Amino acid sequence: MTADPSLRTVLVVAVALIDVDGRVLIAKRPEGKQLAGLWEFPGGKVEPGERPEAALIRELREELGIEVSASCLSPFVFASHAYDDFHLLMPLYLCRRWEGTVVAREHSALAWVRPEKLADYPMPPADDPLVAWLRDLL
Ligand SMILES: Nc1nc2c([nH]c(=O)n2[C@@H]2O[C@H](COP(=O)(O)OP(=O)(O)OP(=O)(O)O)[C@@H](O)[C@H]2O)c(=O)[nH]1
Ligand SMILES: [Mg+2]
Repeated sequence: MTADPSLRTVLVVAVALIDVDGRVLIAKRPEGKQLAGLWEFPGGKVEPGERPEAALIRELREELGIEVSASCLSPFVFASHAYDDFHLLMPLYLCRRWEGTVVAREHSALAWVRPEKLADYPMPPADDPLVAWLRDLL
């Protein structure tokens, strides 16, 4: 029996960084990438053999230039979403402490947004339930 490659599950870790005013950081995906122009939570794919928290710490360094420690990452909710070509499994962590100032190293823009305003920003379909949880629980 051969597995259907379209059913592959991709593990992506993402974070809602929350500032002292309770706003959440979202980042705009650059042109040339899948889902370009949509806003997303910073993060990325977990590499083979990599721990999820280590992957997120690496992605935050690469994408935003900040340092986060694993103890500051709180598991929150996750997305499980069927895209046409893969299944996305994406835990979303909360983080209120980091070192450094965020800079858009790989995104075209950054925005600090109140949870109730997140719905005004176009995001990938997988993110809709996450936005609802942030709005209701933060
Ligand atoms: N980081 C992130 N990825 C998301 C979100 N929602 C969502 O559907 N995804 C999907 O998760 C997948 C992996 O995300 P990514 O493009 O950030 O991966 P990455 O940082 O490792 O980038 P790369 O593969 O170009 O090196 C993409 O297909 C992306 O569309 C989200 O809120 N944040
Ligand atoms: Mg990424």
